[in-house]
Amino acid sequence: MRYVSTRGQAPVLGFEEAMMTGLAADGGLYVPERVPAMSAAEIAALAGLSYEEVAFRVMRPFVGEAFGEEEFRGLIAESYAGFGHAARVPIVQIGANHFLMELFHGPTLAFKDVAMQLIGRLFRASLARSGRRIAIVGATSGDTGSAAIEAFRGVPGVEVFILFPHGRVSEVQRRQMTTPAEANVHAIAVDGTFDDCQARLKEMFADRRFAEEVGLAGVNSINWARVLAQVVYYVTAAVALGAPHRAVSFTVPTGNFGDIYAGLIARRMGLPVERLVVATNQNDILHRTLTGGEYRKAGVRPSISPSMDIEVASNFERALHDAHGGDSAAVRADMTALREEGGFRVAQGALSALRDWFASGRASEEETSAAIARTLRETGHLVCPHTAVGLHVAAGFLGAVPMVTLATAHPAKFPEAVEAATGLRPPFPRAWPTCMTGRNG
Ligand SMILES: Cc1ncc(COP(=O)(O)O)c(C=O)c1O
Ligand SMILES: N[C@@H](CCOP(=O)(O)O)C(=O)O
Repeated sequence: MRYVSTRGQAPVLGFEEAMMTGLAADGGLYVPERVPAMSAAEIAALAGLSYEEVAFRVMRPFVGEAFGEEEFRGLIAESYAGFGHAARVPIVQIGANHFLMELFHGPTLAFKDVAMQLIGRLFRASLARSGRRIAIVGATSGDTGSAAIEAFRGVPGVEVFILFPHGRVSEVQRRQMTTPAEANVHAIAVDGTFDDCQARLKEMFADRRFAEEVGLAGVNSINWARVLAQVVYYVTAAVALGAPHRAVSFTVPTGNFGDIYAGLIARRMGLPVERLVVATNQNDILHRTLTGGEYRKAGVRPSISPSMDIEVASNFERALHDAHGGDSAAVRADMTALREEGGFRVAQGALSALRDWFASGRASEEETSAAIARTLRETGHLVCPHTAVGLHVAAGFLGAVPMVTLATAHPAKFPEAVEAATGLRPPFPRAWPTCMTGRNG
C-alpha cells in the first residue's frame, strides 16, 4: 500500500515510513493511494470475532508487509489487553434505536487510547529495527497529550514533547500530562489555543533541517496510523448492529476531524454507513462549512467541551482532498487561503461531495449541559460534555436506522461540567492515582 500527500508534492511512502514521518514534507497529510474494499461476505465474517481479530483484518490491507502477520497480531493483542472492558469498545443501548459506543476504557479514559496504544507499540517495533532515536511532538487540547504520554513514557530512544493550551484543558487532563515522572516526557503549557499549538507543530515539520536533525515524529491524527486504528471501531459497532445486512449511522463529537474521517474510510471500505454526523460545540466551523459552504475562522471560544475547541481541523484537509477528487493543487489553494486570508469558499463540486458524506449539527453550551442532565435522567448514564454534544446533535437524526453516538471520553475527566449539569461528581472507573483524581495537589 502506498501513501500520497494531500498536497501532492511530497515523496510517496509505504505504511511504516508514512507512520514514522507524520506530517508530509510539503505540509500535507498522508492518505492511502486507494482504499481497499471489504466485501459483504468479509464484513459478515467479522460477526462474533474479538475486537483484536477485527482490528487485524481491517487494518492488514493498509499495513501490507510493513509488519509481519504474527508480529502485527501480537502488537494488537498487547495494545488492548489492558483495556478495562472485555469488549474493548462496548456499545450500550440508550434509546429505541440509539446506542453509545464507549471509547473510554483505555488507560487515559479517552478514545485516543484506542489508536495510541497500538501506535506506541508499532513505533517501538519500528525503532527497534532501525535503531533510530526520535522526538515526538504533539499538540493537544487535552486527550491526545495524555494518551501519547501514556503510550511513550519511558520508551528508550523516544523523547515526547506535548504542547497544550495553558488554562484550557481540564484539571484531570493537566495532571495526566504533567505528573508522569519519566525523564523523556515534556509537557509544555502554551499561551494560546489548541490551534496555536498545532500551528507551532506544523512549523516544526516545515523546517525540514530541524525535523531531520531531531528525528521529528508526530502522533496527532495528522499521522495516518492514528486514523487507521480508529476505523476499526466503526466496523465492530456496525457489525454488532447487523452490518452488512443493516445500515448504521454514527454521530461523532468532532474537533480535529480525525475520528469522523476514520468513519468515512470505513464507509469507503464498504461498511454500510447511512449517515456520518459531525457534531460540533459552539466552535462550529465545521457545521458552518457544511451548511454555508465557507470554511472561515471566527476565533475559538473556550467551552465546557474543551477538547473540541478547535478551528483549524487538520483532517478536514484529507476530506477536502477526497472531495476534490484527489486534486492536490485545489487542496494547496484552499490551504494557502486558510493560512493567508483566514478561510476559503469550498468549490461547488467538493461541497456537494462533502454534503453527501457528512451531515452536521452544533450544540451550544446550554444545550450541552442539558444533554448531560437529560441523558442521566432518561438512561441512567453519566456522559462527558463532548459525548453530550454528540447526543444533542444525534437527537435530530434518530429514525429507523440505528444511530451510534461516539462516547469519546469518560465523564470523570470533566467532573466540573458534569457536576454542574447533574449535581453528581462522576467517579473514576477503577483504582486511579490520587494525583489524577484531585485528592492531592
Ligand atoms: C473527548 C474528545 N471528544 C472529541 C474529540 C474530537 O475528535 P477529533 O479531533 O478526532 O475530531 C476530541 C479531540 O479531538 C476529544 O478529546
Ligand atoms: N482533541 C484532541 C485534539 C488533537 O486531536 P488529534 O486527534 O489530532 O490528536 C486532543 O485531545 O488533543
